Amino acid sequence: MKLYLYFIGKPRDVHSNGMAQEFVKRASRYMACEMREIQPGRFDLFARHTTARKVFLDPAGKPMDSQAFSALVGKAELEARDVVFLIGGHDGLPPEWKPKADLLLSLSQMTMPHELARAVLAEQIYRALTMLRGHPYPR
Ligand SMILES: C[S@@+](CC[C@H](N)C(=O)[O-])C[C@H]1O[C@@H](n2cnc3c(N)ncnc32)[C@H](O)[C@@H]1O
Repeated sequence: MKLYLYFIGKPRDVHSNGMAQEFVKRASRYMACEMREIQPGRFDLFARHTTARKVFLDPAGKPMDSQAFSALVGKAELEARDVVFLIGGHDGLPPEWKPKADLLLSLSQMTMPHELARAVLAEQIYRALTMLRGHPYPR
């Protein structure tokens, strides 16, 4: 199985992706992970990932603590099911995609810039994997 972190829109500052990239690199020690920018008009996420669990990031989505998020990743691993995470751009998620998500996930009720949401998501993925593997990081 594999975790995909898709995001819409280039970071304003090339360095702003650094933290997310670092956590994706660390998470890749435990599970295959890929982070990349997509353009909804040119990328058919639903045709590309027919069976994956689609988790779209939305401030108004479901709040989850790190334990529950770790359980979500662990369940996908048991089911050998890919998970696609999607972070919207300046204008949020594509409106026609939003209803097709399996889960809308909130990182906080506050809206953050997409670069920051990317870093928080990548860190939570790393945290979830270290929790599942019994690594001391999440203490
Ligand atoms: C700048 S925000 C978009 C704001 C847009 N006006 C909206 O209402 O969605 C860019 C993206 O970052 C992600 N994001 C920002 N804050 C978030 C939060 N608290 N929880 C989950 N995702 C968040 C979402 O994927 C969002 O589409």
